[in-house]
Amino acid sequence: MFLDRIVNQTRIDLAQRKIDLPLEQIKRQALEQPSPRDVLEAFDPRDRVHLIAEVKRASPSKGLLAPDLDPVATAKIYEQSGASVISVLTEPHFFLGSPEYLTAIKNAVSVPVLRKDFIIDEYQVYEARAWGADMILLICAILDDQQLRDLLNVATSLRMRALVEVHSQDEAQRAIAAGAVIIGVNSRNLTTFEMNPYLIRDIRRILPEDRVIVAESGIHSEADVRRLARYDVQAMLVGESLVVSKNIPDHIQMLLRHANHTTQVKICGLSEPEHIDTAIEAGADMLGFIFHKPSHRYIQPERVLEVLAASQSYTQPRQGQVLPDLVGVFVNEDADTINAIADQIGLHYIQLHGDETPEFCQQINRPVIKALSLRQLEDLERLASYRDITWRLLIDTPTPDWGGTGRTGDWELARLAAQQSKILLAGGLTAENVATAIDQVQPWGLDVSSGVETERRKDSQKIAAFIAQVRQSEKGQQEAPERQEESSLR
Ligand SMILES: O=C(O)c1ccccc1NCC(=O)[C@H](O)[C@H](O)COP(=O)(O)O
Repeated sequence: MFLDRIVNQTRIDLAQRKIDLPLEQIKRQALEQPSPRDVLEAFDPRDRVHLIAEVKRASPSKGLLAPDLDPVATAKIYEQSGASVISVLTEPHFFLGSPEYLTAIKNAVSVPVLRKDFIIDEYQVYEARAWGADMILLICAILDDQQLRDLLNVATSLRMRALVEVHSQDEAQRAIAAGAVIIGVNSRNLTTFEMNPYLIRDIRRILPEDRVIVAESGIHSEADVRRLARYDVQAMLVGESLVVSKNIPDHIQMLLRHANHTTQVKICGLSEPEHIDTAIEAGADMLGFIFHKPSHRYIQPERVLEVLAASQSYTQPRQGQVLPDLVGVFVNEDADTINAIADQIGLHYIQLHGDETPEFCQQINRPVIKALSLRQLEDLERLASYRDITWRLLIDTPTPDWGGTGRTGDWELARLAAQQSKILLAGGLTAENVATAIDQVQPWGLDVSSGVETERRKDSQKIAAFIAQVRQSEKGQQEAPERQEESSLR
């Protein structure tokens, strides 16, 4: 097994290094170093996705990636292109890394530097500091609770930070209990090398809000990073797709732009496999199902499972295709029913579209999207009571029918709401008006139902046209950087 092999090799190498340079000497060297760079500052502001760019020549899962890579030149390009932290492999056998790379890179850049290795002994933490590292990697899978705590303590005593890496909810609980401040969720299983791009979604909701969350591995495309914006991570750790890129600055700009300046799209009121296929192919980020019985879009929970199973794009996604998240929409339903349906279908988010109070939202065991409508300026104050306890706010047109009416609301009030919170804009959106809506409101996301229907039935052409128009408008927005800065919440 790979992990056992690498840990065994690490022990052998370590025993030799301890003979060559005893612990007391490496400790002294560590303590002689100038103070480490501030890693937490590098992840500020928290509502942006920052980049940890990795220097690696090879990996056990992919073999030789970039044998001729110049570590220092590459790290400088990373920094100049917007990376907030540089990760440097120091493991020599499986990743072709080296301590010399770390020290040389530390001297060449001004951002913090992470020692990426298989750390199992305090000696390696002192070593990391002696070589210039500001941060170390601690992998839960190779450490027991006591080791994790001890190594975190050594790092803290040296004023270094640790990226504590987890691969499961269980490990995430262990990292939290050990007091990890920066938690990395690695999509790559270190035993089988299998990728689970959805791991971050499943683990994110049990991680406390005050931690810095890093998504690790398998981050290549626009769609990959648009998902990260949905899971509220503070950083992405990217190696392979950078070192193999023909144009690293362009690739970094693409990753940062799509992680921080895209508009999420929710297609709501779905009930047929063909429309789910179209929404997925067109790049929808969320699929909505209406569980409000009076609505003509009502769908029984069991039927949702059937239509998803009948959707080819959902059950057999193309290589590299990212599946949207599932949202259940409820109106004044009781919490037990909502939680039971969420578990039955595997919903990722719950949208509450009625008069639900902030206290009620807290009874839901999924992240909540609370729909609110704005009639006048004073209504903006109501948003504050929901903001901290819900995942997102959805601003919809005020109507007696709750939602899905095809009527547009007051976009000026929505614009003010978008300046305070990450909002989804809903109500009367169509392929024709959505560019103006994005431009005027600058919402975090969009929710559409009637505008992608013909005669009260979803229309594949309209779904595709809507999403294409959103992506087109985004390009215009991204090319006007001064607008991006105005809307830092997106
Ligand atoms: O769509 C419905 O029938 C519905 C019924 C009751 C509560 C909410 C409902 N829809 C919620 C949505 O998320 C809609 O997508 C949103 O209101 C926008 O609708 P539309 O104006 O039709 O685009």
